[in-house]
Amino acid sequence: MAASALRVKDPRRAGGAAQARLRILLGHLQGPATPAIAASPTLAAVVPSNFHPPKFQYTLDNNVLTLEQRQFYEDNGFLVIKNLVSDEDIQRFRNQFERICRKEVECPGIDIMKDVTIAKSTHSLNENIVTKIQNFQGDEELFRYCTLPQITKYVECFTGPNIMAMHTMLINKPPDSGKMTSRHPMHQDLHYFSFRPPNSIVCAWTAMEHIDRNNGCLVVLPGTHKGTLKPHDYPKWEGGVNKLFHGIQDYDANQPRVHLVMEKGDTVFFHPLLIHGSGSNKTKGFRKAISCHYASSDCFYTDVKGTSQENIEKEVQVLSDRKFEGLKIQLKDIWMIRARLVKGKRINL
Ligand SMILES: CCCCCCCCCC(=O)SCCNC(=O)CCNC(=O)[C@H](O)C(C)(C)COP(=O)(O)OP(=O)(O)OC[C@H]1O[C@@H](n2cnc3c(N)ncnc32)[C@H](O)[C@@H]1OP(=O)(O)O
Ligand SMILES: Nc1ncnc2c1ncn2[C@@H]1O[C@H](COP(=O)(O)OP(=O)(O)OP(=O)(O)O)[C@@H](O)[C@H]1O
Ligand SMILES: O=C(O)CCC(=O)C(=O)O
Ligand SMILES: [Fe+2]
Ligand SMILES: [Mg+2]
Repeated sequence: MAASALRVKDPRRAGGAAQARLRILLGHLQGPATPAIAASPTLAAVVPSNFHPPKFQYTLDNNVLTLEQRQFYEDNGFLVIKNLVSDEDIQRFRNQFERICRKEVECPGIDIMKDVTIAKSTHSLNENIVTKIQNFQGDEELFRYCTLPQITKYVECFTGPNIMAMHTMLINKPPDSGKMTSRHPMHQDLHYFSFRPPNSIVCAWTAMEHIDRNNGCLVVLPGTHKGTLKPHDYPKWEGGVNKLFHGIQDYDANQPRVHLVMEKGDTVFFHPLLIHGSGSNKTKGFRKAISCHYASSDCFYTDVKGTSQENIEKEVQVLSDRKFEGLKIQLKDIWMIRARLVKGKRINL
């Protein structure tokens, strides 16, 4: 099975007697090896001379990240690269977003969301009504973002050479109406995904303007990528919550948080288990960011039946029922339809 094949790649997680010995040998990753073990001829015999214990779990060997950057991602689950996308490119994405909102261009497969507080009003669509667009893989102008070489260069450090764009968004966080619905609750993106393993998935999120706590920056809980996927559901917010904006239920407000203040063009890469959210927009402007979730094409699809992700699958099924007229499709089918190759070979996804 693909899952177990992937697991044994990391000897620290593998079972069996030989693997247990390997695990002892790798013990120096957690602390210094005892001289007795290091000198053992028996143990030396089971370890091939070309075997190098993996120092890193969340990043791949490459010449792109500095050691410090690599260690930062390993420890924290995110990495900000300053000034990665040019003003010219950001202006092009902004222009195309406006054309899509005004329905001046067709964009097959796109989902357009209005804020929950105005969802039932009958404004004609424009860029001051739309809170985000999702799944723009079919739009060549916006999809350019996913293929920018300076972005994929970093993505490759997490996914390897075969890169799929799985999920695309342009978020247009509106000025808060006073009901605090412009917040995005604390969540892990993996909750929405029915493909694995998590370490081969990464999000690139680029600020399209200066973003700080006033207009609702990203808030991350450093190191939470080392944990597991937590159950998610709608937060009990008085002013309402946007469709599909699930949050972690047992969120501890006392955990250390980092507010990511970013300039236009700065890009954060983050792990799909990293707990993050974004604050309300207290300004009069629409706060814009563009993002893509990438995965290695040798990831595999999973069935979410019997897991904490059943609730998101059910909701997505209701939405897709409306769209695809009663066709009962699974979460993994949705992702398969959306996935688009960026670089290398399409393998499993
Ligand atoms: C979300 C966090 C992202 C994290 C990373 C991974 C995310 C992956 C999540 C997914 O991709 S799930 C997969 C499927 N869905 C999407 O990708 C897009 C989600 N958004 C949508 O599908 C639409 O924007 C939505 C269904 C919410 C609205 O669709 P329409 O443009 O057809 O809206 P319409 O105006 O016809 O309204 C339909 C109903 O939705 C309601 N509605 C619209 N916007 C809403 C909103 N923002 N919040 C709550 N309800 C909303 C609206 O009131 C109305 O309710 P009723 O049926 O009771 O009349
Ligand atoms: N008590 C809480 N319980 C659950 N989630 C919270 C709580 N407080 C904040 N959050 C979440 O933390 C993230 C950022 O919130 P934050 O408080 O930083 O933003 P804000 O309230 O808009 O701004 P500020 O705190 O600067 O007024 C959001 O995802 C928000 O939903
Ligand atoms: O507010 C944002 O820009 C990020 C929202 C987010 O984390 C998401 O949509 O998954
Ligand atoms: Fe997210
Ligand atoms: Mg707050």
